Parts: sequence; structure tokens; C-alpha cells
Amino acid sequence: MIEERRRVVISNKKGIHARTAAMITSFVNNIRTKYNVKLYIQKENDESRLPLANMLTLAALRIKKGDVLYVIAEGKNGKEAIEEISNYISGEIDQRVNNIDEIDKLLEEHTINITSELKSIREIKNKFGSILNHMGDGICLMDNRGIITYLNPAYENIFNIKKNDLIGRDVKKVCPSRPSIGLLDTKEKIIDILIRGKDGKRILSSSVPIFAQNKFKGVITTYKDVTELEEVIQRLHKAEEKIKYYEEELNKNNYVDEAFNIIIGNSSLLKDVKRLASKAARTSVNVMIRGESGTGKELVAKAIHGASKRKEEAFIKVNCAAIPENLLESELFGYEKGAFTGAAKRKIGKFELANGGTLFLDEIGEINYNLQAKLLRAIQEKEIERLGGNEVIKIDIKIICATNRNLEDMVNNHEFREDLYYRLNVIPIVLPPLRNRKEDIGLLAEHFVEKICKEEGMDGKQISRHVLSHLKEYCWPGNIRELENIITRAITLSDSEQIDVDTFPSYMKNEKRKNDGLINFINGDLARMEEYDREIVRLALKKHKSFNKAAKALGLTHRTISLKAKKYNLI
Ligand SMILES: Nc1ncnc2c1ncn2[C@@H]1O[C@H](COP(=O)(O)OP(=O)(O)OP(=O)(O)O)[C@@H](O)[C@H]1O
Repeated sequence: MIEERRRVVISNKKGIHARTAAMITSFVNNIRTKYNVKLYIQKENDESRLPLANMLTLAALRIKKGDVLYVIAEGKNGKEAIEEISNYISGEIDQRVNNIDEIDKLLEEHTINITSELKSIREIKNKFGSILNHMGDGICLMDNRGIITYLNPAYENIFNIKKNDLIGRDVKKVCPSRPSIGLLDTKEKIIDILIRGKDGKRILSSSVPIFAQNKFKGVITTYKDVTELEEVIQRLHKAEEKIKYYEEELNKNNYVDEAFNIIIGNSSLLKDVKRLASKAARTSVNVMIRGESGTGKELVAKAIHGASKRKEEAFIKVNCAAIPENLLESELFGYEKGAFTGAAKRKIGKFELANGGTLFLDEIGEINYNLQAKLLRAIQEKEIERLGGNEVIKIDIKIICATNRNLEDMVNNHEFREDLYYRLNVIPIVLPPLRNRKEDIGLLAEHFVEKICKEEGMDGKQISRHVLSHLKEYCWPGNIRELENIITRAITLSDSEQIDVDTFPSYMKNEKRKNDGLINFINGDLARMEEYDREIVRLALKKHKSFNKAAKALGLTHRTISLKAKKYNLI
């Protein structure tokens, strides 16, 4: 874009007042049309240029005689345009009045324009005023010297102060710690600075500099009261911490150490056992494992040891039923050479061997009454003496006991010491019999097939659903040990890859028939409600062979019975 500029010294006696401005504007308008240019004016020592189109703009510059102006033209014919304008305004403009009517008309038009512009400016001012007055954030305006020029009602609320006490005053004196003061020098915005009100309120302040025509005019600052928000955030943090704590606690409760992976089964009963046993492993207290023979008591004891901090130390098992009564004491506590006839050399007892580790006392119910007292003392005092010796040996042992006997009855019959009972029964873990967790039979059977095939060096044999359903129907008086035996036998006797039902012992088949009865199917014991539910659904499906008919027979919906069949693994 071609730009021309020309320096003009004003020689008009009265400078450029309203009438002169009107005359210039009228002249300039003709020039603009004649040469098709854009025209500007700029006062000397002023950076901003103004469009030369409006008499108001011109008059507002208050140009006096002798002032210097630059006339600027943009456009192809700018040179000619500037020439004519410069000549016009550099002379005695007032003497050029030849048509006073035209000038008056011009002035009248401008007066109308001014009035309507003023009106719209006033409207804008009112709108902004009302917006600022109703804003939730506090607003403070100060000029370029730091004099407070405006405060809105929200500001008064946030700082609990009357605006009249501050307006017109120097911010550095009345609010010396305000971050916005820094802007008077830096003229750079600052965002989201947290300040504190006198009453402890937390207030977020952001300040931006105001520029008009590149001149720094002042600062506008907004203040947001975030006290409540902060409190909510703090409450939220606290709630999050609590949730984290509860989650950790829950995880601790649900956590099962991987040492328990040796225990196969996914039934909810077994999961409960694993969770409790895993917890017991993390403590130093004694554990009593109860359950029928072959339910996995020893396996659980080993897993507890494996999950405890003693896992690198010894796990010593004593089967109290397998050792003759008169030998059990020396087996447990050891003896010195010559302690009794036949004691040719010193023998270290199981307590000493287990020191630092775990002592598993299986069949604890078989210990005689006298030995129970010695056992109690050793556990209580945490020390033992070898038979025939007088050296006191400190022991640090986790005791895990197991029994399938009814210890409570034994206590009542004075066959088992009550004090020892309470000492050992700190965390009782009850292993459910296999018949009460038939959901586990599938997993266990597959586990044993794989294990036995590996041990016997056989190719992988398989168990069909048909065989599995046979296994599930049996009541398993010998529990998992029996299941393992039957699978070993079946694998050995089956000629084909598939394990055959014919290889099952005949008592199993007879038992199956016996168990078709409802209430008696668990050796006369009562089972959990769920087990009966499962049995009823199983029998109904077996008899009716369709969900619809079975549901009708039991007075259930098709959906309910199919859900139950799925839940109980019957399909
Ligand atoms: N959940 C299980 N997963 C895998 N194997 C198991 C499980 N429960 C038991 N067994 C196996 O079954 C057999 C019997 O288990 P264990 O000796 O632990 O039972 P027990 O209750 O101590 O028996 P008893 O009262 O007769 O001493 C073992 O070979 C064991 O490995």
C-alpha cells in the first residue's frame, strides 16, 4: 500500500475548533472521493494516528496555532490528495468561510451524530456497569498511577469493605500487599494468585493491564472467593484418603497370598477359608484347623507357613495319633543322653527342630491329658527342657494344630484341657467337606488327572462331562483324599484316553443311587441351604429334561431355573 505523509504547521489563529474542524472534514470528504484514498491525521509526538473523517475526532485533538500535524494518505493518488489537504489546513482556515449555511448544516449534522453516539456510549456504559455490579467475582479498576477508580459490590462483599473508603485512593497505601500493584511496573498480567482476606478467606486474584491506543491506562483485577471451594476440595481429598484407606483394608482382608495356590478350588466356602488362613499367616498367633479327614488340613497348614514370614525356616509336622503315647513327649521335647533306658545319645525334639519356624501338630485331639499340660506350658512360657536335662531352651514357634475330633465335647468330658483349647484355638479355620463344595470337584479332578499323569509318565488323560457329573453326585465321605485315590485308580485302569465311569469302585455307584434322596444325601448331616437348592434343581432337570418343564414342576420361571442351573454348574 502506497503511503504519503506531509508535515503541516497550523497557522489558523484560533487553531482547530469545532467550526474549523467541520470545514476541514467537509473539504477532506470531497478529496477522499476525488482521489479514492484513506486519510489519517497524527499529532506530533503522538504514536496513534486517527482517521480523518469525523469532525469530532479532529476537534477533540484541541489543536492550537503553531501545533504540528502529520497528514497521511493511503492510496495511489495519495500525493495529490495530501498536497491539497495540506494547503487547505495550513492556511487561515477561518477566512475561507464562504458558505456559512453549509457549515451550519454540517455542524447540525455532527451535533445529531454526537448526541446519538453519546446515547449509545451511555447505553454501553450502563450495560457494563450493570454486568460488573451483578458479577459474582470482585472487580477492581485502578488507573496507571495505582489510584482505585472502580470497585463492584462483589468486591465489597469479598473484602468486607465499603467502596467509598477505597475509591480515589492509592492502592499502594490502602492495600499494599495486593499482587496487582506489581503490574504498575511490569504491565504484565498475573493469573490465579492465591491471597488471604483479613478474615482468613482464600481469594484467587488475576490482574491484567489495560492499554488504549498502546498507552498503559491502568489495571483491572478480578477476585474470586474460593474459600468454600477449597473446603470442598479439602473434604474431597479427605474422602479420597478415606476411600483409599478402606480399599487398602478391604484388599488386606481379601488378599490371599500366592502360597495358597496349592489349594485347588474356587467355591465361595474355600475362598473364605483361604482369605482367613492368609490373614492368619500374617500374624504370629496360633491357628487351629478343623475338618473331616482328607479335607486338606495339612495342605492349609503348609500354605499358612509358606505365606508367613517364617517361610524360610522349618515346617515340622507331628502326627500326634501316629506316635505311641509314651514316645510322644520325647518326640516333642527331645531328651538328653541317658534320660531313660535306651537313650543312648541326645535327641533333639520337634519343638527345637521347628524353632524359628512352624510346628504343625496334626490330630491334636489324640494327645493324652498329662502331656497336654506340658504342651501348654511350653507354648505359654515359650521355652522347653529336654527330657532328663535341665537346660532351658527358648523357642519361637508358630503353632498350627489340626483335628477332626469334636474338641468342645472333649473339653466338656475332661478329655482335653480347656486352657490348652483356648491357647490353641486363637484363629479357628474350618475346612468344609467336599460334598458341601461340589463346585470344586471339576477343578480338583482336572488337577489330579494332570498331576497323576505326570507322576506316572502317562499321556494326558481326559475327564468327560459325563464322568464329572458322576463324581459330583457322589457324597465323598473320604473327601479330597478319596477323590485323588479314585482318580488315580481310574487313570490306571482306563484303557482309552477318556477316563471311564466303569473304573469307579462299585460302592460309588451304589452310593450315587442312595444319594438321589433329598435330605439324606449328606450322610444324614444337614448341608447348607444352597446345596439343597442345587440338588432340587438337579433332580428336576434330570427328570424333566427341559428348563420349561422343570421350572413348571418347581413353580419357578424359565429364567430362574436356567440361572440356577448355570450357577450350580448343572449345564
Ligand atoms: N484343595 C486341595 N487342592 C489340592 N489338593 C488337595 C486339596 N485338599 C486336599 N488335597 C490333597 O488331598 C490329600 C489330603 O489332604 P490333607 O492331608 O491335607 O488332608 P487332612 O485334612 O490333613 O487329612 P487328615 O485329617 O486325614 O490328616 C492330600 O494329598 C492333599 O494334597
